[in-house]
Amino acid sequence: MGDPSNGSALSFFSDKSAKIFVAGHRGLVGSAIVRKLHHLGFTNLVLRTHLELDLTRQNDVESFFATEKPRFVILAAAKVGGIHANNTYPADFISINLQIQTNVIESSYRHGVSKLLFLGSSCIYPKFAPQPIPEDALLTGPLEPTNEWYAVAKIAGIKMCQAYRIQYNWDAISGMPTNLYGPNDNFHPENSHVLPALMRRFHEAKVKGSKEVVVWGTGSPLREFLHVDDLADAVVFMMESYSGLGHMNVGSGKEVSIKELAELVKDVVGFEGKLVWDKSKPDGTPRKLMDSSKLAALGWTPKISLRDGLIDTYKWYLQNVEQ
Ligand SMILES: NC(=O)C1=CN([C@@H]2O[C@H](COP(=O)(O)OP(=O)(O)OC[C@H]3O[C@@H](n4cnc5c(N)ncnc54)[C@H](OP(=O)(O)O)[C@@H]3O)[C@@H](O)[C@H]2O)C=CC1
Ligand SMILES: C[C@H]1O[C@H](OP(=O)(O)OP(=O)(O)OC[C@H]2O[C@@H](n3cnc4c(=O)[nH]c(N)nc43)[C@H](O)[C@@H]2O)[C@@H](O)[C@@H](O)C1=O
Repeated sequence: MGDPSNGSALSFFSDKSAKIFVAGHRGLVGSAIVRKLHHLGFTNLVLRTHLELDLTRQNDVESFFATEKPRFVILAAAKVGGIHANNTYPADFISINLQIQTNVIESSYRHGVSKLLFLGSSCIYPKFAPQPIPEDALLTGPLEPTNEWYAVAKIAGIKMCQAYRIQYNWDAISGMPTNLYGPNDNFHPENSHVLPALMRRFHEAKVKGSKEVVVWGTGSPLREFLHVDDLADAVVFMMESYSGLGHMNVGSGKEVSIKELAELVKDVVGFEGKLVWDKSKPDGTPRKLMDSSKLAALGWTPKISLRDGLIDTYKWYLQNVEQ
């Protein structure tokens, strides 16, 4: 059983050879966390691809933890996608996420992990939450229908971490990132999030010499974007400096409309045609700017501007994705 007393007292940074399991290390978030940990000098990361260890399989997860016995766990494995994927595959989003997080949290506790960080998402909040959204807006109103299945799973993850802290005094914390982007994002034309979807579409249109690019919805929704390297910085900051019951918002504090975002991506990519809005596609939540003042009060702030982050991501796209 996990020793409930050794979690919050232990410094994450004090032993760079401590064994850390980063679940989902090939994804957008997991790969940024691995880069950050390597940069900080951590030497003992345990990593498994989806094929090597399917986290929805309870027995396999149990055996993995029994054998590896990591000291820290960062849970960045999940079924993830943009508005279309969430809306089209609700069963996958609720069931895969509930299974992954339940298996990893339970096995981490049972096999003596000192501290676990669970990652949720800003979609856990009610569709019409007050803006900027404070952590205590959770469960105060109905969710946005396009991603309620994913949101319910993520809310269950927060509650599971809280329940284990209350019942066992075990150090499980939760971070709620805003919309993320950066290297290793998913650039799928339909199933990805808006930023990589538009980067790819503008790039392909530029290469083909197309006159216009279709963008979904009305362009009026507001979103807050954070570069994934800033998120990775926040994750290691929380591993070291936060051990509390409440989940923690992680945002940039800056919002843009989808129209402004589209113009910015268009500019960075260098597409010179026009935008056509497909209003048959859903807008989703009208606005979701998070209040990240709790994390700021502990001493963490983001560093990468949206324009710089887009330039960096487009360079990565050209080197790694473009055929
Ligand atoms: N992207 C975003 O804008 C945001 C993401 N988040 C959260 O951050 C976390 C990571 O998201 P992100 O990096 O974007 O997602 P990605 O889709 O980029 O990566 C997900 C990772 O999870 C792994 N994975 C998925 N299913 C399984 C499984 N059954 N068993 C083992 N591994 C699995 C994948 O492994 P493999 O590569 O081997 O297939 C992949 O490495 C999630 O919890 C998400 O909710 C929160 C807010 C915004
Ligand atoms: C992080 C968060 O991400 C998801 O929520 P979302 O913020 O609505 O995500 P999105 O990036 O897919 O869309 C943002 C906005 O952008 C518009 N939009 C325009 N054109 C494209 C486009 O081409 N693709 C996409 N995906 N959206 C487009 C789109 O219509 C919407 O108005 C959650 O399901 C859930 O995964 C979650 O937690």
